[in-house]
Amino acid sequence: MTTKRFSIGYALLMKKQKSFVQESLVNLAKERGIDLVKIDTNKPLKDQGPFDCVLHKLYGDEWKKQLSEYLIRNPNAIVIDVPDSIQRLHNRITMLDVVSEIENESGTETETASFGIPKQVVVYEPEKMKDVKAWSEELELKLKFPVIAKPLVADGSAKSHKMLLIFSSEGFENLKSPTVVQEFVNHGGVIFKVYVVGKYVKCVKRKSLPDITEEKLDGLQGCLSFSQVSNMTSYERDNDGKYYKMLDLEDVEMPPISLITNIACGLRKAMKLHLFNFDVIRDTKVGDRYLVIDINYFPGYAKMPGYETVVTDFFWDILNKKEARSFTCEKGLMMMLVDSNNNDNGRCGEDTGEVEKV
Ligand SMILES: Nc1ncnc2c1ncn2[C@@H]1O[C@H](COP(=O)(O)OP(=O)(O)OP(=O)(O)O)[C@@H](O)[C@H]1O
Ligand SMILES: O=P(O)(O)O[C@H]1[C@H](OP(=O)(O)O)[C@@H](OP(=O)(O)O)[C@@H](O)[C@@H](O)[C@@H]1OP(=O)(O)O
Ligand SMILES: [Mg+2]
Ligand SMILES: [Mg+2]
Repeated sequence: MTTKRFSIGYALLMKKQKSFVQESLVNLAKERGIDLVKIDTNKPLKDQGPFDCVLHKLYGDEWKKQLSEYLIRNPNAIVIDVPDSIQRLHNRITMLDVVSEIENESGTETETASFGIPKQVVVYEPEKMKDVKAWSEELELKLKFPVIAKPLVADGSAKSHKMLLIFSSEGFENLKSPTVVQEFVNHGGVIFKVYVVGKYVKCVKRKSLPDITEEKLDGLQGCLSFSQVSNMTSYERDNDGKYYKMLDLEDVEMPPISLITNIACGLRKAMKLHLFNFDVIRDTKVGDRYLVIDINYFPGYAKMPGYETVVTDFFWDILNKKEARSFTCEKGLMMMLVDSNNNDNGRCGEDTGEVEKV
């Protein structure tokens, strides 16, 4: 008797393809009866395959049209995930609105910890930018310095990751519109990155921007630009890396598992997405209050130790219809917490195998 083989077509930018579609993943999937096949984006999708499933991180109307056409011709195929669901993550306001939506649902918060998002305002109108003084005064009424200015659009371009840390109103002069201006929350220099792969949730620690005390702020003026700090770039260089060398992630306490699991499950259901991660910080002033600051579609999973197994299990569940495509929140969201300072040698600290009731 021959067992059925499945085929997953993937459409990814070269950078993503290199990091995600590693030989180890291709081989493991093959052993489980799943063939990973590259989609040629220079040819129409409808002429390729047939695929049982399409995995992608490409945007634009043309691609969206190709996916819908493919689904019409292949009604049993599965697209992970649908462009309309991914879309809300391309705007830093709609992205975090979903957190507020699930925050209001009963049962998402735990007895000891709460979650939310930082205070933020969006500046849409470029003409307002001309009168820096007027609107910076308006912003100052709503937010306290320091603040972070983030491009409203989060479409994966290098530009969309360029941030400004603003210490005083002079710093607003460097803003480009449209921008989200968000309060900087002191969080002990550590962010928690929570990777979601279907029902699977994994939380890791990463280094972040250092706290800015009131005294430090007094001596700071204007702004500082930075980009993708958790992957450590210019900020580390500008600061001689000393701060980060001193910070030992091992000593940092993880957030409560149940809170992280509840947020992950709530987001998964509300956004109707299978593949994403979100960044969480712990407000040092409050202690047990956690703030979601960023949600990313199809992030760098290869940085998770053992990602091949997690991803292959997910594919298998999807193809064998074990994964709830309807997003009814099942029991049994598996949680694995990892303590990892370094992505190269990050090990699973603790596979709790815990079955959380969600
Ligand atoms: N409100 C905030 N308070 C304190 N630090 C923040 C805040 N927002 C962002 N940061 C810091 O800035 C970094 C970049 O912000 P953010 O995650 O929103 O950008 P991004 O470019 O979308 O990141 P990614 O590479 O994860 O997609 C965060 O990892 C964190 O270190
Ligand atoms: O490339 P990396 O492995 O760093 O993955 C990053 C990923 O880039 P890629 O999709 O080009 O791979 C980013 O996607 P875009 O917002 O730019 O679309 C975003 O999801 C980051 O959060 C990921 O970093 P992580 O959150 O996992 O640390
Ligand atoms: Mg981020
Ligand atoms: Mg992001």
